[in-house]
Amino acid sequence: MCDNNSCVGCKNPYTYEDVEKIANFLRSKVDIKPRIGLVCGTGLGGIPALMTDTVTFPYGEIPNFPVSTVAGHDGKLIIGYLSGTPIVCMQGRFHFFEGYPLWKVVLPIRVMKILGISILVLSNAAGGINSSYSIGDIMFLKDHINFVALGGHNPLQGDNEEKFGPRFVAINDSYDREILKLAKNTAKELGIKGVQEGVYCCIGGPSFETVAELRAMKMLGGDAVGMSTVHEVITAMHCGIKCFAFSLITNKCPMEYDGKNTPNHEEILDVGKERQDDVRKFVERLFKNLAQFKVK
Ligand SMILES: O=P(O)(O)O[C@@H]1C[C@H](O)[C@@H](CO)O1
Ligand code: HPA
Repeated sequence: MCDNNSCVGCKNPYTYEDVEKIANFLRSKVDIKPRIGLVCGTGLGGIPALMTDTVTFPYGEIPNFPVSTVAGHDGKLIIGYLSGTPIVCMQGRFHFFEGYPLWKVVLPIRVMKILGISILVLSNAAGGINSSYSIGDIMFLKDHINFVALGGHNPLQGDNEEKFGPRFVAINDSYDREILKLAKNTAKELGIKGVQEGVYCCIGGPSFETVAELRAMKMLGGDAVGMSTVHEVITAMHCGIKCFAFSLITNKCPMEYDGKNTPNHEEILDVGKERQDDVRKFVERLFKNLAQFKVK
């Protein structure tokens, strides 16, 4: 194993104090104290355009931060207001398939925790497994199946940092029921069509899935599949942040051996663009409604 702290097998070398230094760098440049964190998935990078009073940090300019390498992920941390609420937004995230160890994929969540967030909203692009889903649907996550963790890769592996949370953490209640209810009401208020509630399966990527794998996911209760989000949720749960996540269903997964529905990243980006107005409307109103939300 090399010692550059970037290999998949490398142990997390960042202490609480190391993460605090990153947060302090950001605090030295901006007075806003964010209450909510937002992670924008592929094709949903237009959401920060709704923010006001922003201060933008390209990832490359934040000391000891990773950089984004995926098309559709801009690679900026933006602090400002959304619907009057102070927030910190990741315009683009890090993925396991980029070659980052999971502790690095989730580093920004710990930075956000130290900045003061108590709620995390995450979005992603995902393939629809559930046959009743259509392209363009928005699926609220009620749970997940994490094939990456089941296969032995978890962002909390390595020495535990007690200042963030305990060694062993329960994640059976990862998607906060109260925020989920609020999100459903928000979508209803706006008359947004194609809203689903389902189970997100996480694979490592970057290859998509075989038909047999997709059929297995369906049998296990999966409704959609993607390559992100759950690592960030585990890390947020570990340090006591409430989570809400949604997937934009960008393609129908190939459940049959007939060569139809072959997924590709360009189509995924296109669907993100096509649905961006509804997604923006939803996120804007959700944050307005979350302004009154009391974290228990
Ligand atoms: O960050 P997300 O999950 O939106 O990234 C997308 C969806 C898949 O994970 C990957 C392939 O399109 O990019
Ligand atoms: O079909 C998919 N599989 C995995 N990840 C994805 N992200 C968008 N669509 C997909």
